Amino acid sequence: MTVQNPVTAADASSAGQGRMIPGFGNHVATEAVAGALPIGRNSPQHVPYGLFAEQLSGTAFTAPRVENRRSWLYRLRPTATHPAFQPYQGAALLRSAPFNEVPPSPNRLRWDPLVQPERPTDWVDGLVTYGGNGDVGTGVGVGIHLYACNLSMQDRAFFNADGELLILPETGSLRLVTELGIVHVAPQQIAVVPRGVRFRVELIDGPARGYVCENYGALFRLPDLGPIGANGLANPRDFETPIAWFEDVDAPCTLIQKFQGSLWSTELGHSPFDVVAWHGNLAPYRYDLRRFNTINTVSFDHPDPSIFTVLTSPSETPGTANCDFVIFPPRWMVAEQTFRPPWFHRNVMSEFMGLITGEYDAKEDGFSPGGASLHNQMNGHGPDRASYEKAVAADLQPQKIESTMAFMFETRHVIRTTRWAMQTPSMQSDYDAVWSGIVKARLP
Ligand SMILES: O=C(O)Cc1cc(O)ccc1O
Ligand SMILES: [Fe+2]
Repeated sequence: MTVQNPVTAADASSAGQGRMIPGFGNHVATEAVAGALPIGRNSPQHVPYGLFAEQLSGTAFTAPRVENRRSWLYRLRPTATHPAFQPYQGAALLRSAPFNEVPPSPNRLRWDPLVQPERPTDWVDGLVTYGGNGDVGTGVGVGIHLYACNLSMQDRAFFNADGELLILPETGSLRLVTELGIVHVAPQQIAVVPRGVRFRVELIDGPARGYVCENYGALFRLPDLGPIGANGLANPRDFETPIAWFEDVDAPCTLIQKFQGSLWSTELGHSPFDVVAWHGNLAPYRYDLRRFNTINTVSFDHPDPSIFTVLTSPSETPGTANCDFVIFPPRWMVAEQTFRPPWFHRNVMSEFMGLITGEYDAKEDGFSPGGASLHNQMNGHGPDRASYEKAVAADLQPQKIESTMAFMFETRHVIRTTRWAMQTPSMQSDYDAVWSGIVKARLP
C-alpha cells in the first residue's frame, strides 16, 4: 500500500496528525513527496531526488520471514554522517540491566506517583528507572521506567540502541516526532518505538507523566489466540502506523542515544527527521487500549490474567514470555458463585503494575494513577483485605467495572529494583499492611 502524504514539508508542523495506516506489522509504503519512493527495487543506483537509501533492521537479516522486521528509509542525508558520540550526563536516574545496585527484594513493593520535576525537564531527562531484569548485552529482559516531564524536546532527538520502547502516557498527551512519521499518543493509548528509531517527544497539553517498558528481547507481537479463534483481544487493524513525514531543517540538533545502558550524545547540523519516504514493516505504532476486545468468563472462576494480553515478547521457552503486556480494562463481571477479584496467588513470573486511570479491583486504596507496584516471583499477593472482604460479602449481580485502565508487565525473570526505587520517599513503607488483619479460616 502506498500512502501519499497530502501535506508538504512546508506546512509540516501540522502534518501527520490523524492520518495513520491501520494494521499490525504490515508492509507499508509511504512517501511525503510524490515520486520519492523507488519503485521495484530497494536500492537503485539513482534514488529519486538524490535521496539516500538506508535499511533499518529490527531483526537479524536471516530471521524467519514471519518474524523478519525491517524498513527501507529514503532520506536527505545518510545517518552515517555525524561526529563521534560523547558520554552524556543527563537522565541521571536512567538505568539498564543487569541491575546490581541493590540486592533484588522479595518484598511486595508499591510506589506513589512520581512528583513532577521543579526544573525544566524533557522526556529523556525525565526518565526514572524502577527496575528490570536480564541483561542489555545479551538481549534478554526488560527495563521498567517512569517519566515525568514539563518541557518539549527542542533541538534534541533520542534513540535507544538497547531495545524497543513501549510508552504508556498516564498524564498528558505526547507528540512523538519520529524518523518514520508522527505519532500522537494520549493516556489510554500506547506507542511502540522500535530500537534505533530516532524521535523527539513534544508535550501537547502540559506536563506529562507515564510508564515505559524497554524491551531488550524479541519484538513485541500479538499473542496467539488458540481456542479463542481468529478474532479478539487486541485486533490487528486497531494498530496504527504513521505516514512518512520529514522536516528539512539545517540547524543544530543534539542526538542522544542509549547504548549498552549508557547515554551518549553527538551534535548534528541538521534535523535527523529527514526521511522523505519509507517502506517496510518496522515502524513506530500506536494502539488505543479502549479498543481491546476483552474476553472473560461467562460462567465461573476468575481466569488467569493472560487472557488480557495485548502484546507479548516471547522467550526461547514456549509460553514463558520475556514480557507480556497485559491490561485490566473496563469489563463486565458475571461469574457465578465466584470470588471475582484477582485471587491470592504466588507466581513463577514477576509482575510490575501501573494504573492509567480509575481504580484497580484488587486494591481499595493506595494504588493511584501514576503509581506502581511490584510483586516478584513466588511472593504471595492478591486482593488487599478490604477488597477481599467486600468481594466475599458481595451480592453477586452482573457488575460492570468501569472507568479504569490498569496494566501489568509480566516477565519470566525476577524484577530487580534500582537503588532509587528502594530509597525514594514515594515508596510506601507500609504496603504489607494491606494484607494484615485477615481473619483465619474457622474449622468446624
Ligand atoms: O496481581 C495482580 O493484581 C495481577 C493479577 C490479576 C489477576 O486478575 C490475576 C492474577 C494476577 O497476577
Ligand atoms: Fe499477581
